[in-house]
Amino acid sequence: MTEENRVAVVTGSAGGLGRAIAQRLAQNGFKVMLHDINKDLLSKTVKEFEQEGFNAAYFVGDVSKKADQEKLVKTTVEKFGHLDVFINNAGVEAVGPFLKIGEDELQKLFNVNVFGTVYGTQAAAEQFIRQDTKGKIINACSIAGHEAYAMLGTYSATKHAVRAFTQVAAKELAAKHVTVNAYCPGVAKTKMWNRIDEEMVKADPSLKPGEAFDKYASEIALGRYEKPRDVANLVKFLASEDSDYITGQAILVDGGLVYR
Ligand SMILES: NC(=O)c1ccc[n+]([C@@H]2O[C@H](COP(=O)([O-])OP(=O)(O)OC[C@H]3O[C@@H](n4cnc5c(N)ncnc54)[C@H](O)[C@@H]3O)[C@@H](O)[C@H]2O)c1
Ligand SMILES: CC(=O)[C@H](C)O
Repeated sequence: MTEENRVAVVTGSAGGLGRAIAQRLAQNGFKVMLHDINKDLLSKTVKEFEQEGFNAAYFVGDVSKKADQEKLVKTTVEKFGHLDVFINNAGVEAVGPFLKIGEDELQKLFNVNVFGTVYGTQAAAEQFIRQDTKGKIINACSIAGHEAYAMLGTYSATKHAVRAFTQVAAKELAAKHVTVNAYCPGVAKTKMWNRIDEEMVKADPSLKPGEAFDKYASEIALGRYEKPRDVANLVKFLASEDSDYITGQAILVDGGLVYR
């Protein structure tokens, strides 16, 4: 254990990559604030963390609401005394052709993926400034934040926006000793990809269930699809003091798919 007394928030950590990230940090000694909009899944995860002996608390919230993000940080500090790392992991996807992109899709994805990341970054940065301590903000980007993908237009645009806000926040918060970075996973087997595959198969009847995922994953140089632990390992590094001289970066962890 090397991170005793350090406190991290992971949004959208009831399942998927966020759960794996929170687990990896807790295994390393972090006190972890679990968070999600899905109350039922979150309470199940909290029980599992308690059974593993982790020092974890939880907060039910919606990242697209600025007030929820502020309350998340306040509750974390009330519970654990301070904040060291804030991970904007929560995100949603939509699948469909560019010509069919509608207002609801644009609103929903930008509200969660982009505005949620901005509100979380602001709430965390303001807390680090109040504490007068260094701090780390780590955002969920994607290969789709480096290259836009057909049928994932709105989603790709939101991840490009996350990369832009990561750079801007890094530039403006460096003087306060706050680093801001992003992790860019590739094709990881989570509920998100189950939904993407389902939608892609609906859009292309020549595909059988699972074949859209397999098609994306078949391009991976290392020859296997991503596991949540692969992402958690990078985020553990970005949450550690070993990454103190890195800021404004959107680091690809995709097994060899996009080369930037
Ligand atoms: N799975 C992949 O291959 C992949 C690849 C690149 C990037 N990502 C990104 O990683 C992050 C996690 O992805 P995942 O695969 O674990 O997805 P997931 O859908 O399995 O998990 C996302 C979690 O976020 C929660 N959430 C959704 N909207 C929320 C909101 N408004 N407020 C609070 N919580 C909310 C969900 O309830 C869910 O538990 C996302 O930002 C995603 O875009 C995933
Ligand atoms: C879901 C995601 O970000 C990539 C496209 O797999």
